[in-house]
Amino acid sequence: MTYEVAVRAEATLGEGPTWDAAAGRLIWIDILGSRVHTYDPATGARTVRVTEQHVGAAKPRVGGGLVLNLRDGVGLVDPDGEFRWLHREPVPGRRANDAAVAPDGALWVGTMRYDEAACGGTLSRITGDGSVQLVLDDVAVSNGTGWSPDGRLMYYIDSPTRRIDVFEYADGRVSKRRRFAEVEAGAGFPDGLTVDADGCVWVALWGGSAVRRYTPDGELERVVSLPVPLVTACAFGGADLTDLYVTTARVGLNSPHPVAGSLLVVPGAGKGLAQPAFDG
Ligand SMILES: O=C1O[C@@H](CO)[C@H](O)[C@H]1O
Repeated sequence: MTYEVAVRAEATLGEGPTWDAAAGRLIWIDILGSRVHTYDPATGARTVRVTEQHVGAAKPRVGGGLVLNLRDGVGLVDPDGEFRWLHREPVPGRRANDAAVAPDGALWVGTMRYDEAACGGTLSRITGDGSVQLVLDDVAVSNGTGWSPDGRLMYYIDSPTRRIDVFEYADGRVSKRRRFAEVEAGAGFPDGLTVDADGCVWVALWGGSAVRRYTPDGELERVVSLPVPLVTACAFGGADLTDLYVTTARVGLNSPHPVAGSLLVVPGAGKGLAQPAFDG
């Protein structure tokens, strides 16, 4: 499988690709650059929004606009671009990281410490009325989160564990956490993830110059090698959800590869799942 450069950028910490089906565009972010990018593959049109704080994730909302997982909490951007906080919980030394919209339209938001200290991060569930449920409070780097096609399993990554874990999921609750797969030492750390229509789990490898595809049984089925070490997240996009978009980073690299920090795409990589928008 070969990659193409979808958007040549020099994102410090490119992350969070998400297909916004209603708008027909890909959303992606630069966490430490405090920017939300959009890209329309049909026209090449691009937009950039500077956010109020470091932004860990940006997802489409039902009815338009965005929900943002920001350093100090969760904010809403209306279709006309107006911002307001939904939930503010500033914690010194902690920032937002990856987030994902669950099948019921709730947003699962992760945090981490800037120093990536163990057990300094969290995973929480927030609904459109602003109610927040703390799910995990012993997280190091809360990262990829995704659901199986039938919505009964939730996959989750806390990067320093090197594991991809899986939970039973029902009605906004998780149980029976167990190991799904593990990234061996020297191959990088699991970062973002997405689940495809076959129930396979695609995992971006921070420091691993690749995206891996695991079968529903947790077996490594495919490796898509990429020319940059910091591969941060992946998501299917395009009108038929068959193109795999991959975000990359250049943070901390002395002489980064020319495409480090760009949005890459692997055309025809597979078939993704339609992602729900945040119901709030
Ligand atoms: O998603 C992320 O991965 C880490 C590195 O593990 C990065 O800083 C964070 O945003």
